[in-house]
Amino acid sequence: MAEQTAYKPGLDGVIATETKLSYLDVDAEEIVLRGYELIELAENKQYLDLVQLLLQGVLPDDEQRSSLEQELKKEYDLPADFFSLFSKLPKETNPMDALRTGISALAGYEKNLDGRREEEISKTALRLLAKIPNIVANSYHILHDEAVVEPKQELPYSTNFLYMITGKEPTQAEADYFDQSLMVYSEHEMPNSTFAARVIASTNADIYGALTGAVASLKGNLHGGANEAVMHMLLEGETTDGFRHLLYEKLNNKEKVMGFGHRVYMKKMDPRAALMKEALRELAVERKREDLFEMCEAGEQLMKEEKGLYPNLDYYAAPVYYLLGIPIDLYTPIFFAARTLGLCAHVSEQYTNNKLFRPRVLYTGPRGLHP
Ligand SMILES: CC(=O)SCCNC(=O)CCNC(=O)[C@H](O)C(C)(C)COP(=O)(O)OP(=O)(O)OC[C@H]1O[C@@H](n2cnc3c(N)ncnc32)[C@H](O)[C@@H]1OP(=O)(O)O
Ligand SMILES: O=C([O-])CC(=O)C(=O)O
Repeated sequence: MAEQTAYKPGLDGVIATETKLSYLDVDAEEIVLRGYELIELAENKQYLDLVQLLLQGVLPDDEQRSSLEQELKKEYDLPADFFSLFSKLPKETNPMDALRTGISALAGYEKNLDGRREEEISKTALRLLAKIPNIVANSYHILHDEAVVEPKQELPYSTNFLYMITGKEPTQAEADYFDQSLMVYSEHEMPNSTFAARVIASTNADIYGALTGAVASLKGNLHGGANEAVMHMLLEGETTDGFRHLLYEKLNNKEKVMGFGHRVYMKKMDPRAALMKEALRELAVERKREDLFEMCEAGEQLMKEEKGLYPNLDYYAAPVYYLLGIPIDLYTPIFFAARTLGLCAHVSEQYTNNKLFRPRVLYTGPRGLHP
């Protein structure tokens, strides 16, 4: 009889791979990124610092960060006529589906699609990190019959991303909140989308295919899609009382409440959610939307008392994006744009130390039938 290992539904707790990139240390309440703690990085660094950290293994100095930014800026533009792809899609196309299509189509323009070495993947990763924000923002504009917002070379990377989304140059404070959100979304060990990307890369398939699969994974509301669902729920609740009523209704109907719970943290608050909660507290005061902050806090309290469940990052990132004036349909694509970094680093690591993913099953069907 073949050797049997314990079956864990959803691979809960199963170690899928070795990695030097990141680790969720639940007991120490730390998200470790190449030896640094993500929340400390997000409080003190910029998204571009994390780009160099994850792709090259070290934090950049000012000069290195600025040369990395120049590299990215050279790659902002999409191939000629690329946007016509989005104008051919039905207007109802979900922005995550448009993004999935866009990344898949970009593969045809990649000069080094067969490159698998770390230096080669790093270069491709920069091209993806430069172009994906442009695809996210402008596929949305095209699907909404709005004018394309071309990237502005003179703006910093994250500021330009937010500018392309809203069409307005953000204030420094707005750009900082957005940059911080990109950092906390950038990498998170082995979520479903990262696993999907690594599984695809493990066949020696190219990085565009791996990322296309990861977009499909991230769209689901048990994963990245939850941030949009949270915002719809908050808007449906309207007031603190209305929101509490809505949550009780969902719990009574045995529905899952989006933005709560996590496979790894589950009985603890996601440290990234705590950071976004502070961002929301400040932004709510600035925008005179303390009511929104109170609503979120009331929801957090109710879920803790009723279910012993805590917010994950999506719960507090959603209202932050709302107050930054970002269309709700773009919350998950923005999550993906930020996560492009972690995904590229994981795909590169997979190529460097590859073993094809091919698990076994616990067969529960019949035997011995004959046609
Ligand atoms: C950035 C991110 O991607 S974070 C994840 C974002 N996703 C969400 O916010 C969606 C809502 N949350 C969930 O569905 C879950 O917490 C998950 C999928 C994230 C993780 O859950 P899993 O580890 O698969 O556990 P599972 O879904 O089986 O939940 C375990 C128990 O907690 C309950 N539970 C977990 N999350 C929730 C929730 N958000 N609302 C209500 N009940 C919940 C389940 O109903 C289940 O109860 P039961 O044992 O009585 O059936
Ligand atoms: O880790 C997970 O399973 C989901 C998550 O929080 C993320 O991808 O950021």
